[in-house]
Amino acid sequence: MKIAIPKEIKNHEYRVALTPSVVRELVARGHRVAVQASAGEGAGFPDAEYEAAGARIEQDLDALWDNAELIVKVKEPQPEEVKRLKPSHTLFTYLHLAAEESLTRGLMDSEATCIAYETITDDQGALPLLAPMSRVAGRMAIQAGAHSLEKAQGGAGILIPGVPGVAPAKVTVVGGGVVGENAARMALGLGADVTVLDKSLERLEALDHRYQGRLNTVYSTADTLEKAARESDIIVGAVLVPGAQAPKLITRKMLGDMRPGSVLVDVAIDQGGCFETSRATTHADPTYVVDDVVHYCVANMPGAVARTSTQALTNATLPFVLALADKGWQGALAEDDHFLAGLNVHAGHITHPAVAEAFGLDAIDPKSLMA
Ligand SMILES: NC(=O)C1=CN([C@@H]2O[C@H](COP(=O)(O)OP(=O)(O)OC[C@H]3O[C@@H](n4cnc5c(N)ncnc54)[C@H](O)[C@@H]3O)[C@@H](O)[C@H]2O)C=CC1
Ligand SMILES: CC(=O)C(=O)O
Ligand SMILES: [Mg+2]
Repeated sequence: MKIAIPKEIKNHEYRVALTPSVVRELVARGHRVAVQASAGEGAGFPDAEYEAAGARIEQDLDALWDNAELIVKVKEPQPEEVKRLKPSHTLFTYLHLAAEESLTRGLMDSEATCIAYETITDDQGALPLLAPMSRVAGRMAIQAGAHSLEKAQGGAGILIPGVPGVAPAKVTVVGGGVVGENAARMALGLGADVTVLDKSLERLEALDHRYQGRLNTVYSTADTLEKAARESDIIVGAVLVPGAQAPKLITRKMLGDMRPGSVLVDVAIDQGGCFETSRATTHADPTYVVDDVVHYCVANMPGAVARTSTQALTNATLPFVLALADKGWQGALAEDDHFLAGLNVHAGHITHPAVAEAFGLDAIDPKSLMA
């Protein structure tokens, strides 16, 4: 299989889709890997390491894309990348289509086969290729929140742990999955007063058991969300309905009840955001203020810690990349229903029901493509 690894072009995105170690595994199995010049530099992997692993370093972007059968990326394709896709391509990357109709339509028009990391499932009902980046983003959410609480950033001027004689900050995490648990763990480590809201009693029970009373677990309702808005210094948005747009849980009206200088960190922004006033920001300009509330809504948070994130991501993607390379998309997906759940677009059709629903379009059953 001819595999291409483009350099990521999203704002301040320094991750790369494959490390030299993964390239070595692919080359050992007879695959040909082309890596765009300097693609790994931001994550600390120079071209020479890819060459030593058996990759070809490609300077010419047209040649990189045109000659590829399988393209492995990190972030959703940007408009200039969408233009390069063609029906013979298999694209394997984060897509987050429910948040972006124009990208969805662009991928349909390209007629390429597009497999999303974030909708691949596992036997436990979890999302194994989203989880590594959710761990990173959850941990970063508290760093971002702590910084945003400083006066110079528009925050209320609160230090998360407080000091003896001064109470710590109240941190509320909405959604107690992978992002939520990692955010809660960091906030606890900093000495915050932490509450997790979720609609899943099973998740709340697991968190209660694991943290032995050190955090508060609260069932998520309009009432408990309103209370959280009134009382929190930081609210982290960490809900997910896989493949779908995030529900808007903190409304514009609730902002009026929040304390001036409090902070919303919307990690769920890559699925459209779970606060009504959220809009995607970049690492270059990560925050903005609405009604005296600081909003941090960066859609590629892990890109800022590219070395850690690239290693964590590729540890998880490796078996899937090997399967695609060895068997082709039809062979790999036909024998694994969890992998098949990653197929979002094929030959102009949407193949994921939640993505189709987000835009009122029809989905085809991906199983019908496996015959
Ligand atoms: N901004 C960024 O850079 C990154 C964003 N993410 C995003 O963070 C979000 C969360 O991801 P994970 O933690 O991995 O998902 P997850 O599936 O592990 O957890 C989501 C949690 O939300 C809960 N939930 C769903 N609907 C809810 C509702 N209406 N009220 C309360 N809780 C609700 C679920 O019960 C679940 O416990 C996703 O949108 C993901 O794409 C992940 C990594 C990086
Ligand atoms: C999950 C995601 O969007 C990211 O890691 O950037
Ligand atoms: Mg995104």
